[in-house]
Amino acid sequence: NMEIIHPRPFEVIRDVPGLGRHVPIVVRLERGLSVPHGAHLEVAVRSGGYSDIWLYDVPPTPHKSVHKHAFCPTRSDASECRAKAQRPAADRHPTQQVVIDDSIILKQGFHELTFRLVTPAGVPLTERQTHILLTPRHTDDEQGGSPPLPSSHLRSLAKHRQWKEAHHRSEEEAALEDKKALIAAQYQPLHEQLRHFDYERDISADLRGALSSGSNEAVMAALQPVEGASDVYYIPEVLTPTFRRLITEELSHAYQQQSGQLNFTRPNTMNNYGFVLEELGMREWLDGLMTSVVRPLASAAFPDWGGSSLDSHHAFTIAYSAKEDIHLDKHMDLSEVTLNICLGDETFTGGKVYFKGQRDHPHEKDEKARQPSVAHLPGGALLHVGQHWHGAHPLESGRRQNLVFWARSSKFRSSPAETFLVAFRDAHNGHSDHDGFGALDEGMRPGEGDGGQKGSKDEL
Ligand SMILES: O=C(O)CCC(=O)C(=O)O
Ligand SMILES: [Fe+2]
Repeated sequence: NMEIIHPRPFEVIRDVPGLGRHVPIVVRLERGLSVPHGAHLEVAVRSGGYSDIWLYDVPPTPHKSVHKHAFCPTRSDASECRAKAQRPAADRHPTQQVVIDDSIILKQGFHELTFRLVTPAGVPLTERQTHILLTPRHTDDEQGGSPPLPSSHLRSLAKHRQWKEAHHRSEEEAALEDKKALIAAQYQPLHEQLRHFDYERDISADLRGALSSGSNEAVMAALQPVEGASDVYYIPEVLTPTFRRLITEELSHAYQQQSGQLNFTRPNTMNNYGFVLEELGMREWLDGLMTSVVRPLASAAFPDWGGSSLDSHHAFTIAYSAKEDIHLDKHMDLSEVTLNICLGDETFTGGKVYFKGQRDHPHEKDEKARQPSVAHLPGGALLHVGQHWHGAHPLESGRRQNLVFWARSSKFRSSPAETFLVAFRDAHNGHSDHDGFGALDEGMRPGEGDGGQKGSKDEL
């Protein structure tokens, strides 16, 4: 009962400098659909990490007068909108076709659009979903570098990718799960009680207080925005001193076992020192941290990055010292949201965490952008989007140990926009079998950059 037509499918109609692309979209309502007075059309656009909703007033007599009639964006200038609505009677035609052409501004890329016709009382009458891919029309001589892939190619890549995810990923994950379980079964912990998450023992009273209210405002009040770094928060204390003492003792114990026959997995592809916490028997503890702390924080701070649907994790410790890793190169995490907690069993200097641009960020997505570095104090934590370029400056003295929690959302990952972006990146990199989650900026090509190692961490 609602049909969505792209007048010139998959093509950029008009560029709005600095903002993105301006695309007319035609919506045709089925004949006989009875639209109550005061109904409105809701258009939700989802793309990568961002989403937006536009509301359009539906004209009072949609059955008679909506041929090429611009729906009025409720946010825009009403007089201009009314002027558009006044069409001579001769021009009216009962096709119920609506052109939305004046406020949907889309970025280049893959978008999911949901159209809902809603009654004045908020009851949805009908709903349709569609996908739109915007590719630039210009070719390499205008932009430099390789020309964009044809959209048909990209769409089939995205489909292929979706299929592959469904059939392949689960096997890899199962193998990884098996290995973690095998090592966990052999590992003899020092502190048995660390297997179980104990909210009072492990989480600082201040943070528990903020979380217990259940309101987003109270949760956000516990997060200190890092000035100058978009979407990065510092939390002065997440883990209690008691828990930090227990875990650092456990980690020393695990290091002793490492020289023995236990073949621990390294924390990720970039850090060489530390442990995958599930291998130390802490699966249940990690699930507790996810449910009670990470998901509530992320749903308040990063709803656009799947914060409220986080459903799996990869959690590990890392260690920096003269004998271990010294610094960490610029990277993005294999996560939607990362909570990085400093354990700090020894004093240290140096080793600040720095940030650069964030994928899809409207203002600051440049991977070379300079954002402030953060001195991570023992007990303190950084909460950030996984797809935000970051790294750690060299440690100058002492030893620094952190507990890093990469939280993922399968819902977010399997969304059309994400699936497309991964396929797009693979296509540009000339391979398709890497499951990492690198930068997907249109300007990024392999070999570019500031000389530092770049890429994505990938524990597989
Ligand atoms: O050294 C740090 O605190 C950064 C760690 C990090 O970015 C990671 O492990 O993903
Ligand atoms: Fe990281």
